[in-house]
Amino acid sequence: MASLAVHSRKHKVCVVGSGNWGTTIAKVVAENTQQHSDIFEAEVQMWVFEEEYQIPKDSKHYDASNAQPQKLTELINRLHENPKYLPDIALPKNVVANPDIVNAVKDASILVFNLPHQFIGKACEQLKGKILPYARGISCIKGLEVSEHGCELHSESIGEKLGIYCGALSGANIATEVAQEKWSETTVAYDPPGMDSKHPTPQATPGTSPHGSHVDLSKLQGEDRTLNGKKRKLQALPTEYPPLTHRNMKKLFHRPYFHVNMCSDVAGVSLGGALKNIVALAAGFVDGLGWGDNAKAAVMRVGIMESVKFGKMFFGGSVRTKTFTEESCGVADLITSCSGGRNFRCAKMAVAEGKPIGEIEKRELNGQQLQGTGTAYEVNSFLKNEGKEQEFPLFTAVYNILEGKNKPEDIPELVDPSKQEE
Ligand SMILES: NC(=O)C1=CN([C@@H]2O[C@H](COP(=O)(O)OP(=O)(O)OC[C@H]3O[C@@H](n4cnc5c(N)ncnc54)[C@H](O)[C@@H]3O)[C@@H](O)[C@H]2O)C=CC1
Ligand SMILES: O=C(CO)COP(=O)(O)O
Repeated sequence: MASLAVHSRKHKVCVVGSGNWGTTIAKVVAENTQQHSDIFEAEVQMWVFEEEYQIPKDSKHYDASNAQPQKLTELINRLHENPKYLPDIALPKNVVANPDIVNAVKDASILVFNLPHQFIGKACEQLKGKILPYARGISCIKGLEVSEHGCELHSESIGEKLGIYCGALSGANIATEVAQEKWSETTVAYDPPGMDSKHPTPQATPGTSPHGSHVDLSKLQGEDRTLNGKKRKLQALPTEYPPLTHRNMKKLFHRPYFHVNMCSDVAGVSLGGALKNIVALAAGFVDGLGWGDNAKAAVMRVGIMESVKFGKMFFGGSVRTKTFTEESCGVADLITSCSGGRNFRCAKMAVAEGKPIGEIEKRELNGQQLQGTGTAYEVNSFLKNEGKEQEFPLFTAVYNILEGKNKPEDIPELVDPSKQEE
């Protein structure tokens, strides 16, 4: 029997981050909070790392009132556009840019983390103890956190730092294309305690599940969750809120132009997005040499194999090969990223022009941040520590090329298995 429960509270959503992808996801989410007003409050807060921005003279927004640099948050809220990181895309009026991170997350029961991975640690420090203790998170960040404790997914490290459950969204999603409402697919992994993957019920109204059977609430509240061998307590979502089932989570992200597939493999979804950024650099290197599509395909083939191997070796049983091969967050993201992604484009220009990739990044991206270079260094430091560099020859080659120890021309030799055996 279907649940007829009426919930006295709605989910309030905050997007933590406002770059190219952060602003795009705020647009997607804000369209959905308006559409699904039975589940979500319409207003979507978007935390903006405040900066001054000068509207360019050739912009349609340029006039006497903005001839001087202005606060980016004020521009976003007045123009309903993010002129620096997502120009020429109209944002729904229910997206509210907020420079105060603590104020932005106030009363938010859903936190969507979407900022370059190098800034998430500081954001979590600012948020610790300031969020609803039962809030749920979704990380859209493509990167990994490597420290003396090892290699962690951002979904895990955010969850640990803030004491909440955090899932992941990742897919073949060049932000500007999604913002322009060109069709794409994505994968959302969400698997909090109490979730039954066949009948996703991460939270329930007292006594009964949406499927009519009895639910033991004590099992859902304060349940231990093991992540990378660690256990912690999680608070159940109060029953005043609509349950965050896969169906309701999908309603937050799915649009006619942005098709969501829900799954439970948080590690696989997070790793696909993080590691493909290293592979996209390699694809850019060989393309920059003018080697053509076959070389790029070879790099992608090796890259997906190393990504799956990395997942299986370091994240064990929780990673499913299928996630890499069948979901948008796997091979599909690799393909799109190695065709038109920023890591690919900047790496290609760096090789073609013989310049450091950091210089190209500054020149080309107007403040947007490459994730592949940082991830290549982080993954290498982790692999070195584990004594496993040789088992990941492409990841290692990318690091060595960035360090100037190898040249892009060396890639075929470096990834040739017969050379490895010699
Ligand atoms: N842009 C894209 O096409 C896609 C990006 N992603 C992933 O989404 C995540 C976020 O990327 P984008 O939104 O594209 O960011 P971005 O590359 O546009 O970076 C700019 C953002 O960084 C912020 N920022 C700069 N300095 C900061 C600081 N010190 N502290 C905090 N924030 C600071 C800026 O305010 C701005 O919001 C990344 O992990 C990326 O890999 C995922 C899918 C697509
Ligand atoms: O993740 C992306 C597409 O899915 C975008 O990749 P880049 O950060 O290389 O642009």
